[in-house]
Order: sequence, then structure tokens, then C-alpha cells
Amino acid sequence: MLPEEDVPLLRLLLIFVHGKVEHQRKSLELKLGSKLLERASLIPAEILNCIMERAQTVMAKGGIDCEMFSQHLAFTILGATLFGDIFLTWPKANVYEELLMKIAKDACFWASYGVTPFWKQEFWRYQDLCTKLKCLTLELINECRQNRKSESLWDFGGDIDMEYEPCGEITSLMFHGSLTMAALIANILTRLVTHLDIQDKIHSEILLAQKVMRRPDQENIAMVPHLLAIVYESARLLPAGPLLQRCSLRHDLNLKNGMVIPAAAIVVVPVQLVQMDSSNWGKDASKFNPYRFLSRTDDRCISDQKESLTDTGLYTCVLKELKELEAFLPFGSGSRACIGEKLAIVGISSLFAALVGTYEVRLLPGCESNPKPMMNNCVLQLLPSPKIIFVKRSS
Ligand code: HEM
Repeated sequence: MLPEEDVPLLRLLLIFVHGKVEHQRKSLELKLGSKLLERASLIPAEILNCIMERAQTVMAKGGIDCEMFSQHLAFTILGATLFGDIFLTWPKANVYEELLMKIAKDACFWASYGVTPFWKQEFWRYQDLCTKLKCLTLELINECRQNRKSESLWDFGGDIDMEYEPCGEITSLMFHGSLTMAALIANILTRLVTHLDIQDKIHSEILLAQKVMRRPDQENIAMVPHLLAIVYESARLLPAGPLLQRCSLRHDLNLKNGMVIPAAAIVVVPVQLVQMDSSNWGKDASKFNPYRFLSRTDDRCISDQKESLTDTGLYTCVLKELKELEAFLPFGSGSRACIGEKLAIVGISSLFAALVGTYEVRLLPGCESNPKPMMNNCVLQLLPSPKIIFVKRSS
């Protein structure tokens, strides 16, 4: 593992890419980058309304489990973004979600066997679940193909390439996107219930922004800098993937500083350590302080919340350029960086704009817990998951 102090060197290592995967990446990037980005900002409010109706019933009996709630939101937003509206009325969506999460829980365990453990009955049960998931994904793809207006990611309308079978690609995106987005949503919710002052701040910001726009989308997302700063600070303190890995199979890598990484060596970048290192982030590196991502419009840094929104509704701060923050790697870096980054940020920010605009999120009284970062389903989360409630705001 490489030391986290040398961030530029770590970044350099992440640049290397296999020529082979470049084409596949580019085509996926194209699909995720245009029409889908628009959908990611439009859908969350509708989804939230629908999920909150059901949440009211659960809340009548007590609080809502933050982890479960976040998982359901992430899964639904991603499903509706990738498959279109058809996903929201698909009667098997709940079964699909359950299967996906069950497989995600067991996948690392079974993958850890060097030899396929065909002698174990549990393994065949796991295989059975994987086959069921594949069948359901194919069923959904076929529904999208039949419904040409579904506007799904794989554009099943127009010229259909029947040779192209997107099932594997879609399932991987559903796994990775649902788990990582759920972890980030749960992380943000936990920060909001433990920092009510910051929650109030973004509520004011959202109200101001709503005066000039209906809701934040990829065009106007910069109008909610505090909200974005909370999303980024949550991702800094608890990156869903705590490690990045690179491996050059054939050639040694000669770095500018003279270091040689031998072929086939696996280079591991400890993202969580890099993002919590005080030499990069200052003395309060381990504290939740979204203001570190903001600067005043006159370029001065903001260290606390004072005067960052004015009474007149004019913003006095902006989000810092993320490119300049070398030690910020929640979505990876270089040629293999996450291609769903924009989609995740726009989708999650629109979701929280709708959520905090209408509700105050609180901890269920008497259920105060002290969550700690722990691995869960291959992603880092704050556990135990707090019980939360939503209180409708009067304005
Ligand atoms: C909060 C949400 C997300 C987080 C934190 C996240 C994080 C990451 C990270 C750390 C990587 C590895 C990057 C590297 O090695 O440099 C990655 C790769 C990837 N992500 Fe995400 N991701 C998120 C959401 C999404 C979504 C919503 C999608 C698409 C629907 C997506 C698609 C991908 C793909 C396709 C790759 C592989 C890129 C490649 O190997 O070339 N991600 N993501």
C-alpha cells in the first residue's frame, strides 16, 4: 500500500488505463452523461413523494431505519434513471431490490474462494439467486424494448441491436450504483440529524433557490452550494469505496520521481486515509465541516456558517473547484474514475433539495446512537443505522 502523504503521486498512478476498456467506458459515459443526467434531476422529487407516503405508515409505528430508507431511495432513483418510468410501476421492483441486496451481501464471500466451491449447497442456493436476478433483469429489459416510449438508458426505441445484450452491464450498474448511492444518502441523512443547524441552513438556501427555479438540476445545481458542500463533505469523511486499486499487468511503471512499480503489482490507494489526513485537510480533518468546500465569491475561504447567505437572497459563497482538491477521491481519479459521478451528485442533491425543502429530518427521540464507520455490503457506512423521523415543515 502506498503512503497517503504523497497525494500527487497517488493521483498519477490512477491515470493508467487499459486500451481495451476505453471504448466500453466511452460508450457508457455517453449514455450516462446526457439524457440520463436530465432524468436524474427530474425523478427524485416524484420518487420522494411516493416513498414518503409509505414512510408515514411506518413512522406511525416508530422511526424509520435510515439504512433501509436510503437503500430504497437509491435503488428507486437509479432504477427509474436507467430504465425510465416503467420501473416505477414495475410490480416486481420490490423482489428485484431484495434479490440485489441479498446477492450483494454474499458476493464477496463466494468470490473469496480460489476454487469454485461446488460441493457446498449454500453456493448453489446463491447461484440460484443470481439466475433469478438475471431473469428479472432480462424481463425488465424486454418490457422496455416493448414499450418504446420508456426512454430507458439503453434506448430500446429506434434501431434495436438485438445482438447487444446489456444484461451484465445493467446488473453491474444496479449493484454498484445502488450500494454506493445508498451509502452516501444514509451518510448525509445521519449528518443532517446530528447537525440541525446545518440542516436549517440548507433549508433556507433551498427556499431561496426555489424562488428562482423549480428544483435544482444539472444546469442550476450551483445555486445550492451549501447542499453540495454537505454532499461532498459526507463523501469525504466516509467514501463508499475506501480503497482504489490499479494494476499494470504487462509493464513496469516508471514514475517521474524515480519509483518503479513492477508489472503485476497491485497498487492500493487508501482513499479514506487520504481524505482524513490533516496535512491535506487541516487540523479539523476528522470533523464534519461542509464549509471547507465553500469559498466566498470574493475568493476568501469560509470557515464557519456566518454570512454565507444574505437576507436579500444573494449568495456570498460558491463551491470550491473540486479539481483543485487533490486529496478528494470519493469517485476515484484518472482514466478509470467513476463515470456515474455527475449522475450520483445531481440525483442525490435533487433528492435532498426536495426532502429538506419539505421535511425536517430528526432522530427518533430516545434512539440516539453513536454510529461509527463500518463495512457493510462492501461499502463503508455509519453503523448502527439510526432511526429517523420526518416532520413536515410549515413553510
Ligand atoms: C455515490 C455514488 C457513487 C460513488 C461513491 C462511486 C464511486 C466509484 C469509485 C470509487 C469507482 C472506482 C474509480 C477508480 O478506480 O478510480 C467507481 C467506478 C465506476 N462507477 Fe461509480 N460511484 C457512484 C455511483 C455510480 C453510479 C450511479 C454509476 C452509474 C449508474 C456509477 C458507475 C461507475 C462505473 C461504470 C465505474 C467503473 C469505471 C471504470 O472501471 O472504468 N457509479 N465508482
